[in-house]
Amino acid sequence: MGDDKLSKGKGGKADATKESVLKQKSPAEFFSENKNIAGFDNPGKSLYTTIRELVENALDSAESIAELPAIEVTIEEYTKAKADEVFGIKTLERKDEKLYDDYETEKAREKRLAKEAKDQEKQAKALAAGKKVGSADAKLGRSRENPVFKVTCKDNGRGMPHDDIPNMLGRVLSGTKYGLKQTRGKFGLGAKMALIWAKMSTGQPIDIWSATEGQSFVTYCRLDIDIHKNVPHVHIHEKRPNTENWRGAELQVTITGNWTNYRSKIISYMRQMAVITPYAQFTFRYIGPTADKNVTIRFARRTDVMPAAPQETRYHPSAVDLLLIKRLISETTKMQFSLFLQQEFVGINKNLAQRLIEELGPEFSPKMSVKTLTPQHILSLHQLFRQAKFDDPDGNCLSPAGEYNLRLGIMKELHPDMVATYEGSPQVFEGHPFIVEAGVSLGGKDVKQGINVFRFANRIPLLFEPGGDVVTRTATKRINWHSYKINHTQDKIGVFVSIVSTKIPFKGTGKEYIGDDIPEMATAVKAALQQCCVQLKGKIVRQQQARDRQQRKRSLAKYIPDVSRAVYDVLSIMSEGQKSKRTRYEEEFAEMLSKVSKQEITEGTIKQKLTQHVEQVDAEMALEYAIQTGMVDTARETVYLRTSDRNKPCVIELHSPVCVIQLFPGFCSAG
Ligand SMILES: Nc1ncnc2c1ncn2[C@@H]1O[C@H](COP(=O)(O)OP(=O)(O)OP(=O)(O)O)[C@@H](O)[C@H]1O
Repeated sequence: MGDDKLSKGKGGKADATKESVLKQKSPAEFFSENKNIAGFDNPGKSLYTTIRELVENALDSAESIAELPAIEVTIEEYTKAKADEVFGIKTLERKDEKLYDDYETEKAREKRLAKEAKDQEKQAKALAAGKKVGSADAKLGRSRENPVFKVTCKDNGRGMPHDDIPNMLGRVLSGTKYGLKQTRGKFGLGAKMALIWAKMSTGQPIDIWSATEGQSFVTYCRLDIDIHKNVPHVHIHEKRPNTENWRGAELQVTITGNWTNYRSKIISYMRQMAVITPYAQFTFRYIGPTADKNVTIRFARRTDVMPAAPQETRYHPSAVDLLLIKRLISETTKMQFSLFLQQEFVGINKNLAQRLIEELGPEFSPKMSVKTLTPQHILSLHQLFRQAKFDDPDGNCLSPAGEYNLRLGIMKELHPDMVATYEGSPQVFEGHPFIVEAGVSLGGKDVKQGINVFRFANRIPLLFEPGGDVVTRTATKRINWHSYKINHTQDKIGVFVSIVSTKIPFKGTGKEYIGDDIPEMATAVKAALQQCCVQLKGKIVRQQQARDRQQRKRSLAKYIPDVSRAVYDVLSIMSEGQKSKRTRYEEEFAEMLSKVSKQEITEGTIKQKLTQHVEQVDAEMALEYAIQTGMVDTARETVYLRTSDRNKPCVIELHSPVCVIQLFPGFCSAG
């Protein structure tokens, strides 16, 4: 009744002229209105996420062609005048000061200046007392206008085909990474979000240069996006001569941002990326409005050993839903039901396909066409997939960083006193394989006291939302550090966990953290960290024992001069007594005393003998301890074994931080 009343016009009749309130939104429109879910929460975070998305695309691209990545990131901060020049607008000359946000009355100005003078005085005092002080500049920037940045990312990857560029970078939810494969990118969104943010904040299009292998031209494309239609709006799309035979991609966006507040996050991101990808070379440049603010950091490549490229895999039967089965049926090239099952799903062979089809009942047969499956048939198949037991997928399609790379990355970026690493075996959640690798370090540079967590997912550093993340929670709540002789409040502990999978269960599209609600993942993370801690405990115990020995040796050695002097004095007195024949000694002792009187035995001789004895006792005790504990090789250095090529498992490389030894088939045939 009430609805009825509402839908009627003044005269009680339905208002036929009133338009429908129903509206549709394009994906581009949706994400522009909800950009926070893609990590574009505010200008500072948007600057960070833009860099992240471009760097991750660059890495994916180089790794997809097994090329050692070389990536250059440049952030140029424009002055207001430069930004206005680039945008082609006249810098406003203020006529009505009171109109502006930063206008202050004379009284407010005086108050501010007085406060600033007081703050400066305080800072000067603190500096004189040797205390660290923060910069006061940040507080003074009171304008709401954010600075403008030109962000450029250049890579040596595969490049993009000329004709695909507009759709790849100008249409939200389009990409080449939708298959079932471990990649950094997944949604077909990141680069477009950077473009949408550019469009929203500065109105500038994106510039792209790209060339694929052996291409005689470089594509130059300048485009933006029609938000309402979610289609690319191309300004320029042309071929230019590729005189340098270049291959790769360079993307450039102009956005507003906040370098001051996000500088440390951006640099941490680059640094952590260098930890997990030590086979990549990164050059990071920030060009400030004045030269004294410029920053250049080079993260050098430390190894040529790159993890094998991840392989595209098929769906696990227990991980598919009805929609996906329908999609696979419409896209398959195998028409026969039995062949369809074997081709589209992992772990179903001819025999298992036969058994499944029999189980489904007489309406199904191995040779029936999949295109004739009714919705009810598909529902039955889905139910059987849910109930039947299938072998877990193996992790062969995955590409973890590798224990060697992880260790190398930690050592090169943190220089810890001690490090232990571990690579877990493949595990499964919801039909998706995943591998957890972990490292735990003690000491090192730029590591604060307590637990410092470094998280990676599909080799992406995760810097935000640590609170709910499975790694942070495991490290801080589920590891009993004391039982491994580690003091989790005093020691500088680095906890590194890298998870790779065909499906990373990120919370949200911003790829910020992995939830703590997947028991399989939480268990695997804990087990990997415990393995590292066990290794560290062994090292800590050995180090402690070495320290104790050293201490014991030092305490004994400390008394040698006094003891030598005292013994020598006694012997001298006794030798005097022997001369006067007042006392008789046994022959051996008498001989020693006569050597003392002839100065053949001096205080120095005793000192030397005592020192030798302390050394010998120490060595004997060390050996005895080593035999007891079975650790004769205390100076042991871990050596890593890895096959250099998945397809040539007989070629083996032995990696240690100082050398790489390759064993070719002739060597390993005996094994
Ligand atoms: N530097 C690059 N080199 C080669 N191809 C690229 C590069 N950057 C982007 N692409 C192509 O453009 C597509 C879209 O990129 P975009 O960042 O929008 O999404 P994505 O990387 O696929 O997924 P996600 O949103 O999860 O990052 C990619 O799938 C890739 O094919």
